[in-house]
Order: sequence, then structure tokens, then C-alpha cells
Amino acid sequence: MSAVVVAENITKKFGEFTAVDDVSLRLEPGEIVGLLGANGAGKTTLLRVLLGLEVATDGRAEVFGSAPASSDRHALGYVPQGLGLYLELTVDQNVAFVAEAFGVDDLPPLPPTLAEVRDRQAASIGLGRQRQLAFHCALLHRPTLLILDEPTSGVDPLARARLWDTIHEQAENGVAVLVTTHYMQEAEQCSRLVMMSRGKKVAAGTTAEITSGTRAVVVHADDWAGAFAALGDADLPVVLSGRTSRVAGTAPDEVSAALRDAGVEARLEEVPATLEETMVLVERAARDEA
Ligand SMILES: Nc1ncnc2c1ncn2[C@@H]1O[C@H](COP(=O)(O)OP(=O)(O)OP(=O)(O)O)[C@@H](O)[C@H]1O
Repeated sequence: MSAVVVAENITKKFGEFTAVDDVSLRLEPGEIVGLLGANGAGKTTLLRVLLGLEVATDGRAEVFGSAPASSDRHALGYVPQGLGLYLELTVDQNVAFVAEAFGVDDLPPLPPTLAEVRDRQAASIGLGRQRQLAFHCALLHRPTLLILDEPTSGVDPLARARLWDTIHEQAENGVAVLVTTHYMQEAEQCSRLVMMSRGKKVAAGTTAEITSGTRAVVVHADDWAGAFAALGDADLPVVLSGRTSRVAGTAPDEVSAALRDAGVEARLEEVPATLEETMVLVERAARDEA
């Protein structure tokens, strides 16, 4: 199967600053590839290179088998972080405008939640519906590549689940999806992930591949607040999960020594680390290396 997107060793500099540093990725039809990373990791810049909105300083990018270009737009649906809607137009007018631009005349029906507000200005329909409208517009011309920049940021869980249903439906129909996200639950819905930190690719693979081998120590203590404080004071990567502390990527001996030094009694249990914990560790390691 030929790849829809190929990025080989992409570097993008703004003056002296390197926003994307030697990143490679491939995207096949029907795959959902998630780009993960903290604010400023370089995700949007990489998407903009693939969209032909920025020119790579170095490396090779191919979309549909040739260099990214605005002519790709006929087969590409893009939902930018800012959504790209015409806020002063109504919902129907936004759809009509995009349909006209892409020469679409067999319009699919609006989903019920948008149909209810079809005559209202897009500015007044709330962020969840605005995102749904941006998706609807991006899909009107039946693209085979969907590029989504934090598509569910700021929406409630129900709207988020609905948008993800749409993403899965598209992928099942063979559409290739490249999506950036901060949310681990969303990341886990992707076929594969590419993690970025400070412009660099720091991990890649399925969630299972990325987390495999990384362990976390779960700390059960009656004095759960004392245990959490002691582990933080020992500068261990501790997070509170309910009333237990979790410390990823650290030997149980080191955890028990920190607790013993603080006089906190606890029972320790070793479990596989979550994606979020693995990501924090990978980012820490990348930061220490820089
Ligand atoms: N046109 C530009 N000129 C200078 N610096 C830029 C430009 N565009 C992006 N940057 C910088 O490049 C870095 C990466 O930004 P980018 O928006 O790609 O990150 P991101 O991972 O998408 O973050 P976020 O999740 O906040 O959108 C940031 O430090 C940003 O300030």
C-alpha cells in the first residue's frame, strides 16, 4: 500500500530557532497517527510543513506522492487549531461557502446538533458545535487525508466522543488521519503515535510498544498525603492517582528508601506504566539530554 504522507528527516528552523528537528513519519490509508507533545513541541509546525504552508529547512516531505502543495487540498481535509470558520456567517452559510470552494453539490445532511442551529451565526453556537461544524466542512469534499490540529481541545466529553466516532468512521473508510493531541485518552485511540519534545521525535509506535518495559511503582499508604510529599521531596517523578502515589521508571528500592527516610509506612506494588507516565519519563530524559 502506498503511503499518503511521507516525512523524512524534516527540519524547520525559524531564524536560529529549530522548531522541528529531524523528524520522520509515514501515514498509510486507514491509519490514525497521533502526534503527541507538550506545548511548543513542534507539532503544528510539522503539520504546516506537510500542508505546504511552511517550507522545510531540510528533509523531504511527500503528500500523495509529491511535494506538499496547495493543490493537494482537493483530497485533503484540514481542521486547524483555530478551526478556520467564518464566524460572522451562519452554520448553513459556512457549509455553502466550503461546498462552493470545493465544487461539492451533493451535500450530506447536517448532523442533528448542527441542524438545530443552522440559521445561527457560527460565532454564537459554542465551541463543541463549532468544532463539529469545522469537521463537517473539512469532510464535505470526501478527502482521503485528514489533518486535525487538536480537534477536540476545549470540548466536553460527549462532544469529544462524537468527534472521535467521526474520526474512526473516516479511518474505517480508508482515510488516513494525522491528529495532534494533548489528551492521553485520545492518544490511546490512535493506531500509532509519534511523540515530540522540543522539535525532536523522542518515541514512536503503538501505545503498547511505547509503554512496554516501562514500570511504575504504586504506593499504598494509610498516610497517603505523607507518602506523596515524601516522594516529591526525594525528587522522584511521583503523581497522585486517587489516594495512591505512582512513581514511574524508578526502582522499588529507591521508592521504599525515600519513604523509609521520611518515616512513612507503605506497601509497594509494581505495575506497567501508563502512556502518560511513559511520556513524562521520555520528556524528562529528552530535557536532561538537551
Ligand atoms: N512562524 C514562527 N516564527 C517563529 N517561531 C515559531 C513560528 N511558528 C512556531 N514557532 C515556534 O516553534 C515552536 C513550536 O511551535 P508549534 O506551534 O509547532 O508547537 P506545538 O507542538 O504545535 O505546540 P501547541 O501544542 O502549543 O500548538 C514554538 O516555540 C513556537 O513559538
